Amino acid sequence: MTAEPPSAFAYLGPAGTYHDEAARAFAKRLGIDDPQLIECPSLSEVFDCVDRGKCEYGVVATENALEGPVTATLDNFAFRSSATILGEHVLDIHHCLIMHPEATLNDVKTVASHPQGLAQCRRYLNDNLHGIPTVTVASTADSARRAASDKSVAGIGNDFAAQLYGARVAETGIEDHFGNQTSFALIGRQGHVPVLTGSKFKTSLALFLQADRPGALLMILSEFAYAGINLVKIQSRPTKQALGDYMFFVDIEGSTQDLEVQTALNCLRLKLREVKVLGSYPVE
Ligand SMILES: O=C(O)C(=O)C[C@]1(C(=O)O)C=C[C@@H](O)C=C1
Repeated sequence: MTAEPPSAFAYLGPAGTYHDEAARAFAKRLGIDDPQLIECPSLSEVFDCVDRGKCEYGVVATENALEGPVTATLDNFAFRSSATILGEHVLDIHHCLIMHPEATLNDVKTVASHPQGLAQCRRYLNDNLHGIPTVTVASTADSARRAASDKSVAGIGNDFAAQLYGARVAETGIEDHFGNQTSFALIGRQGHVPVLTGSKFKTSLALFLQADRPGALLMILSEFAYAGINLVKIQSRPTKQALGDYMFFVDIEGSTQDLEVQTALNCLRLKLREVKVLGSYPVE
């Protein structure tokens, strides 16, 4: 087997997903004209490709404006992967209803898409395809591919995927809110050198408590407040150890190169079970 070229990008495939679009946008920002894109069937496999050095970069969705955090990505960062975040990119997400070229709405017996695609079009489906069962598939592009070969399946994805697989766009802009956006992280293997520059930086952290006790969250927030650091995001996720046991994802302004960030992190390391730095990267 030949090794992948070092600048390859692993992404949730097949071609035509929003991850594909985000990977191309990152490649452009890195000045890579003809990027090598490696399709993966799941987000965990994108992380594996990067952690095992099969690809230099990976692209993973982190959060959607309508549905919130992409939990598969957060769990990989917290519990499986040692990858580092090198950058972020926000995409506008405008979904289409995708059908077989000869199908009409009467032919449709199931609507397939990625769980996020289905969730982001809930209202449209309720109003226009009420009672038609939905099935989840690995990605929106996968749903376009299925729709292209089966009159009874409608997919939800972008117009590029519809075109790529020879399907028809039956309706555009079917997402429940026009401001629908998803943010993506560019990841590299632990210790990867920074690849994007900018004037303002952000640092993402995964914080694990020693024990659940009164004031634990207040203590974390206080360390950032004492150091004069602005928080941009805080999210909790179950530790998967016991019901009601949580860890926290925190995004702060600044970089690990900044003295005040180093001070806050050193103080937190004394009080927490683990402070996992997921990466410092320029704000888009
Ligand atoms: O299925 C795709 O096209 C994807 O890239 C996945 C994904 C996601 O993980 O949220 C990406 C962006 C949109 O929010 C919908 C789906």
